[in-house]
Amino acid sequence: MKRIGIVGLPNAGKSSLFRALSRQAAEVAPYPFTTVEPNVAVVPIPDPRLDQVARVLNASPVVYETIELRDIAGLVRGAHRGEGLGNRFLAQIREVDAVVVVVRAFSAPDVPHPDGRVDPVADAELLETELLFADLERVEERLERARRRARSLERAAVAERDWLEALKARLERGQPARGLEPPEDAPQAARELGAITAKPFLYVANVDEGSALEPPAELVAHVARRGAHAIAVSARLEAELAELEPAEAEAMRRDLGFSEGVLERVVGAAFRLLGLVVFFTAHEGAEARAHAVPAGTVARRAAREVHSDMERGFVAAEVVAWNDLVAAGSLQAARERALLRTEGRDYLVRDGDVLRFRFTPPRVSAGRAAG
Ligand SMILES: Nc1ncnc2c1ncn2[C@@H]1O[C@H](COP(=O)(O)OP(=O)(O)OP(=O)(O)O)[C@@H](O)[C@H]1O
Ligand SMILES: [Mg+2]
Repeated sequence: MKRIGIVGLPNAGKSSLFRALSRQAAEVAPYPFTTVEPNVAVVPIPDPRLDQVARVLNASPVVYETIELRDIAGLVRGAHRGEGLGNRFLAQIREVDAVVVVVRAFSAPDVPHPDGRVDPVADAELLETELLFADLERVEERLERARRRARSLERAAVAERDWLEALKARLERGQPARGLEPPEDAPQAARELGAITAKPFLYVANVDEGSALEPPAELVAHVARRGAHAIAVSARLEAELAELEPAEAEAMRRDLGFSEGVLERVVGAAFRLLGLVVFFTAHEGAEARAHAVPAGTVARRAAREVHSDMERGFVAAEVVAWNDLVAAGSLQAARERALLRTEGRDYLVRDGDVLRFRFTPPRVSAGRAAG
């Protein structure tokens, strides 16, 4: 399960977004530092494709993929020096797989802004600066050790030192760690460093109710320069919708002209940033389940998501695209139309594939068989 951390300046609307995504209560208030301990929720990601696959195959229950969401305390200028809730908050960000940066683009005069203005790009820059500084401090700490170790001229130590030097220069130029490949001779160096700015960032512009669901153009330009992505959400409205009965929320959403739920939009964007694809498994009378795996996962490795025995004893995978299966109306019909294929261990799993694994079950040892 992937972890997604929601960060931003105080009052940017982080807890509102968290509520909207998790349908879970989180204190929302128009004063800064409402959130101190992170709110954490494990959220199922509804996937209409899986619903349809389950219907065609008579599979139930339907088990969606989940993510862990963390609503982290507001960050202020100087956080990397421990201002505000700086250190604690930075440690929480280090643990997530992807960072959702909420920037204020709503006006609401009753909600104070820490700097008394609404300027999404300035907020994004302030936040990035803090995160860059936090990474820079860690790089400098590790660099001292790495320089000492590199005196041995041992290959991995030298590679790590050189990589840290390059990273330091990069961060000092104001560029995120993202984009600098880990050193070949010290592949663990990046993981050990755990740079925050190496993680994928999704920027969410929190816009006024009723305004177009588009991030401000200057923010789009800003994030493009950082290899990140931006979307727009009206977090207070979405938090309110999350409290309605699903059918009522759906009707409201239609009236508002929203095509997709906020969860699908945010998680969809985050999954694309994380380079994940989703495949499905489903059997008649048994569960239908979604599995998120890194793009580039081969069939044999995907089998492990269901059971390690299926990976070990992998024989083949039967594959059909979810929409082909739904259009055909049954597995049999899909097979007759040659939409169902048999693929080998190295088949690259695609987003939306329905997979069935054929495998040789492990032999039960004589002792256990007797018992
Ligand atoms: N799009 C919006 N339009 C108007 N008001 C909003 C919008 N989004 C959030 N708010 C309001 O802004 C205030 C702050 O929101 P919220 O508590 O979610 O922020 P936060 O980032 O979690 O703050 P903190 O850092 O203090 O935890 C709340 O009063 C909320 O209702
Ligand atoms: Mg909050």
